[in-house]
Amino acid sequence: MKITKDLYQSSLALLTDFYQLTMAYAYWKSGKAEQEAVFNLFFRKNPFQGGFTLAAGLDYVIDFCRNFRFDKDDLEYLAEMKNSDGTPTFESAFMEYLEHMEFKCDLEAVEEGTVIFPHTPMVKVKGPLIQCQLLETPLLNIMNFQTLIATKAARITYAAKGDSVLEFGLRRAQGIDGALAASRASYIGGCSATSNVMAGKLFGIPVSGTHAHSWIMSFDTELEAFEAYADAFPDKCVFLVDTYDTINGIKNAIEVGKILRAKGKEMLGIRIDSGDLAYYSNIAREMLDTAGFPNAKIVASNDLDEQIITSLKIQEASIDIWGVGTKLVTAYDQPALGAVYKLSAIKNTEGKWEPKVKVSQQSIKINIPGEHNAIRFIRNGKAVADMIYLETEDLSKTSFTIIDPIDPTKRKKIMTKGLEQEKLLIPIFIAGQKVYERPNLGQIKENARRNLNLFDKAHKRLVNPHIYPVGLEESLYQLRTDLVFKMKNYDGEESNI
Ligand SMILES: Nc1ncnc2c1ncn2[C@@H]1O[C@H](COP(=O)(O)OP(=O)(O)OP(=O)(O)O)[C@@H](O)[C@H]1O
Ligand SMILES: O=P(O)(O)OC[C@H]1O[C@H](OP(=O)(O)OP(=O)(O)O)[C@H](O)[C@@H]1O
Ligand SMILES: O=C(O)c1cccnc1
Repeated sequence: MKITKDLYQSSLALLTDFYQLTMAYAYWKSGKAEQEAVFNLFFRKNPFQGGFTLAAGLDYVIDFCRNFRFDKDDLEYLAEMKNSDGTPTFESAFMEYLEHMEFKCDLEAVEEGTVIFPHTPMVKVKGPLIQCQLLETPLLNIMNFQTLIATKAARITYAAKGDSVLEFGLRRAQGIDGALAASRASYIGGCSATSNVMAGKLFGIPVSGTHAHSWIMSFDTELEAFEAYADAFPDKCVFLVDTYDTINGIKNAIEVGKILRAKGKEMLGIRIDSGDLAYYSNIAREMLDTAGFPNAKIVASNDLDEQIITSLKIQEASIDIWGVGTKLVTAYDQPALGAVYKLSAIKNTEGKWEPKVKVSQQSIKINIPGEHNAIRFIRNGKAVADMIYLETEDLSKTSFTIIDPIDPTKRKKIMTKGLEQEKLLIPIFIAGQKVYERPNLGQIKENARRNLNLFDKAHKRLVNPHIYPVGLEESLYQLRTDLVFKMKNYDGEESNI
């Protein structure tokens, strides 16, 4: 993909938090750099108080990993760093180590467009500790943002109930890279086009749009402006009708629509960008129908989001196409996803894997130890539960018990007979070599559509969704519990009270 190619062609290894580099140095200094480890990237809560999350960003992750290296100028910059006593922060032998470092991790991930839930890894990295560590910040940066926006787009398009949603966010997005990534993720999540021309060029997203109030204001009258636009784009006329007086604007649009029709052309529709969108769209529909334009579409815009679209649907507004910008590309009501990246296993000096857990007062923050994967059980085309399990687990068993990672009283028994199984994490890199064939953006969008269709409406509703069951397979649950007790030195007796 071109943008990521251009952006990632030069190494982005310094696009990280400084502490990753100081840890990398200390791993190297203490002889741990090449020790094998497993890290998992996951989030703890669905965004927007919703019931699901839509994964996006893997394509950027792939480019990042393929170009993961320290270039000469990166190393020169690091070599200049000094401790407070004037000595170099990183010794030159470490610089040489970084210079020759090649990405050699195994990386598994859920495909873009996969519906995913809290606690399930979206990306798993296995390889030299130093490399796994250095990937933390950039992987989180990429996955957190694109997953958030793809999820927002899925919610907005869900509210639009099959109507087209156009992404209009470029002018309000978080910078240039944020805008491009947001256009890409919005398309994956269900938008049908973007106003962002560069996103169209770089990613192949359909580009579309109408015109602004400035076009109307640059003429003496609105009618003149519509006529001139119709001259320039006889096949693409969507007239913005609310610059001065919306009802009069609709009348002018109809008048120019008739002129176009006399020339054998059809106006596509009108756009309303202010006022009561239910009231004006219904009046517009009636006026257009009465004037003989039943096929003219009504586009609405103005600070829309999934809640306002839902409300306008309930009000039976006559809106066919929704233009959504600011609230989509900035994920206005929840501007970060909050995925984390945690060490879950490390190979000790005897070559034995040791599961690792971070103990927390809040049980939601206790990570899942060991090398694990997740599987989705599907019955008659509907997903019924996801199970997170240890890689050593025998998946041919006929029944499993899954236990809620936060509340162990919530358990479900899964009888596998007649259920389809979909493995969620699939190999992307093996020993640094890419083994995954990247789908194109259209295929990713289709994967998102198929994935969203796997889930019952109850999990997709925007408010108070029904919680989809995701659980730890029993032996993984037991491993986690034992490890937490071990790390807390808990021997079954209450003490220290
Ligand atoms: N019928 C409706 N039901 C619910 N929300 C609506 C309805 N009509 C418009 N809205 C929303 O209400 C908000 C109106 O905001 P605001 O008052 O700033 O706009 P406006 O004054 O109509 O237009 P502008 O300030 O852009 O000229 C927007 O978010 C819009 O999408
Ligand atoms: O509202 P959004 O979802 O971000 O959609 C994009 C907005 O951008 C344009 O106007 P702009 O905001 O530039 O000016 P306006 O607010 O004065 O209409 C357009 O007319 C939409 O209102
Ligand atoms: O094409 C449009 O109508 C458009 C594009 C960007 C922002 N607002 C509207």
